[in-house]
Amino acid sequence: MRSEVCILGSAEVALMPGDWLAPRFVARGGHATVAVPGSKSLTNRYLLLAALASSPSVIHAPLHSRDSALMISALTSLGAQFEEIETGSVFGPDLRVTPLNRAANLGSVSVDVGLAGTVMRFVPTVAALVSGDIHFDGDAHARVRPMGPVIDALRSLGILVEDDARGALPFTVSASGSVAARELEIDASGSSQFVSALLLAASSFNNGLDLQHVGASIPSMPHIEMTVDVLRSVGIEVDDSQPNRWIIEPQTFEGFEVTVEPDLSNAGPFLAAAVVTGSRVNVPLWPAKTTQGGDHWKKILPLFGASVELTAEGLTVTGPAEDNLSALPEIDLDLSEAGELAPTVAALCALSPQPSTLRGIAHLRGHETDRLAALTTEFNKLGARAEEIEDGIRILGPVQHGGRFSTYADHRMATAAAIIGLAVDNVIVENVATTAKTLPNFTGLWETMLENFSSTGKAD
Ligand SMILES: O=C(O)C1=C[C@@H](OP(=O)(O)O)[C@@H](O)[C@H](O)C1
Ligand SMILES: C=C(OP(=O)(O)O)C(=O)O
Repeated sequence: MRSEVCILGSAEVALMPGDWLAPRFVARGGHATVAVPGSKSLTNRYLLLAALASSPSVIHAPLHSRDSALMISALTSLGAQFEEIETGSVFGPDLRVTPLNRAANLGSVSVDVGLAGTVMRFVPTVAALVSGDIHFDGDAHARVRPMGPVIDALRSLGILVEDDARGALPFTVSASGSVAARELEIDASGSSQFVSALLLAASSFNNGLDLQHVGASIPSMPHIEMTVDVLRSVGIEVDDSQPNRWIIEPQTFEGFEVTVEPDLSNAGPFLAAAVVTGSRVNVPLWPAKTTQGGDHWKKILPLFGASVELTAEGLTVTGPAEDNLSALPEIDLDLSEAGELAPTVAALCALSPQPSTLRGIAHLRGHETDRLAALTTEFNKLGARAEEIEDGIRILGPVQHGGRFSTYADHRMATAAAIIGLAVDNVIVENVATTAKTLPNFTGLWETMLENFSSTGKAD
């Protein structure tokens, strides 16, 4: 039952517009099936490649969210066409994509990247392949996300980029439809997306691309493997036989037909709910083999006492029968391969009385918000003892009470707060609508899952 006023300790706190009172769990040992919509990362890669193919494509079960809408709108501005094919799916229509015409002169075009890393990093390299002045800008939070390696790479490839020398949005790419240079060095230690951006467009460069990463290690490597895998799946040959080097010869590829896997990162909060509430959550259509970083849940959740089973029915996670978060061993986890999962893992850690350290995720400071600062601040507001470390976060003592959890325009901050709110009274999630970045109807899916726990489980 939702009310306009919420009691926090002895104080009454009004719910502000956009606030959501995270529901507490009321039953243990129940079960729920939670179908999650398509992967953001796969959807936006397929949309982009479909726009560059030599013939139309069909994308089944794409994600429909703010990030994918921004990708569609950006590629539409560059001349691609998207047509919806109704299928009756609750997650929205399939898409038929007619590729863009690189010969057209687009004149002056504005692209809104919102806060989508995949749009702000991937679309500028496509802009290098058309003729026109393409102006990129986004949300206030987007203007502080690192873009320098993409801007520098475009310049090294001979493309004119006008910016204000901050290595960030806004900037304008002025291109004439051809990219002649082939050899390129970039430092992708700040984001794997810098490499993916170049690889996705490289087959359309006049002389292809010989890309070498120089610098500290690249985070989120599975996302680069995803890019290579997706390129190969549409028929583009990629030589990745040497570490940190990728070679793509110039080549055309035909349109394709593909079905997008569910978003395994977005499955995370629901699986975490199984852990917190001692329930069973099944996510259907979990792929047997995937490049999604979210597949790491199979290894991560057992550290929190859950059992995990992958069958033809999907992935099933069963949380510990009793509240054994208090019996957990100390967690010390390197999340460099799947930093995207860190806010969800951190929320579980923030409920455990044992100390936890999440490391290998310094680059989270350049995500939707500075996630290390945001998580630390918000956990501590709820009475936890959390601190930033150089490459991560350490949580020394758990959350003690409810409060208003700020989300910093970050979908994963909102879902992290929902996990905490399962076990702690009166957690108010500010601007829960920010989840629409990758998971519209998050609150509906969450509440339905909890209703299913209640009707199948035992009152706690
Ligand atoms: O290529 C992609 O689709 C992504 C790559 C990763 O970025 P970083 O390498 O910046 O972590 C990931 O965190 C992001 O959510 C999606
Ligand atoms: C880092 C993320 O997103 P983006 O694609 O905007 O980088 C994320 O979804 O956790």
